[in-house]
Amino acid sequence: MTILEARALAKSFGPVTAVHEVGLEIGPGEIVGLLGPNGAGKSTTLHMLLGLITPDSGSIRMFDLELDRHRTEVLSRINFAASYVDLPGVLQVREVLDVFARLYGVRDPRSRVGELIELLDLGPLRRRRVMELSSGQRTRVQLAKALVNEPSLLILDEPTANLDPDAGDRIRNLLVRLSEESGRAMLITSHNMQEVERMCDRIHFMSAGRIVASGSAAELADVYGAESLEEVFLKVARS
Ligand SMILES: Nc1ncnc2c1ncn2[C@@H]1O[C@H](COP(=O)(O)OP(=O)(O)OP(=O)(O)O)[C@@H](O)[C@H]1O
Repeated sequence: MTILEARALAKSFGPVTAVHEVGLEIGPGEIVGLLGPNGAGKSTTLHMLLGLITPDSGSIRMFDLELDRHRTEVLSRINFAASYVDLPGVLQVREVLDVFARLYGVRDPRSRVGELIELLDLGPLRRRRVMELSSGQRTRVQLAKALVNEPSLLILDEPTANLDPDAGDRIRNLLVRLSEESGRAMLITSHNMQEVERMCDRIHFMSAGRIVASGSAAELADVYGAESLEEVFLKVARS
């Protein structure tokens, strides 16, 4: 079964073509990276896959179902984390996770919340209100929320952007472990090239709304005659 198959996605905002003819495929357990300079169209692509905005044209299938015809079923099997999505600030961490567990119809919300608190090292923060957390702490709550329904596809917009090097490393290891152990597929955007090299099986580079290069980190370095993904990025972005 293909987890995600998007074909010829396009989206414009007035005169701005944010995404043009973008196609993506993700299989079970794959971690795919979407890279590109600011304004390249990465978040717009993710938001179309999440059903938050409607593409002008193109098609999106997940789990062999068309998103626009099977929205509820598809969305119940995916989840999303991004630092720009607000969580209810007046609630405690454990309450936020409990609310989302119930929204997703998790069978035993209490034990799932306990698992997530342990998985994301949130024990000491569990009774703190979200509005009182640092941005890095909030990022870990976002990730816990994104795992609440044990999604088959996890969509992460810059998942470690606010984390210190130690917390970032722990989260990267956790995400790789989740994909290896449970076959969870992931689509991530990141401006951290080392992170992408470490985590992603395949990478798509976007520039001005289009995918301009695809492959593994090693394949892209080879094609562009570069020593690292960072060098590939600079070559692609400046070409
Ligand atoms: N709601 C919107 N209304 C108008 N223009 C938008 C809107 N959302 C995005 N855009 C434009 O679409 C283009 C792509 O933006 P997008 O947020 O997808 O880029 P991105 O690759 O995620 O960038 P970044 O790395 O800075 O997060 C940009 O030119 C942006 O200004």
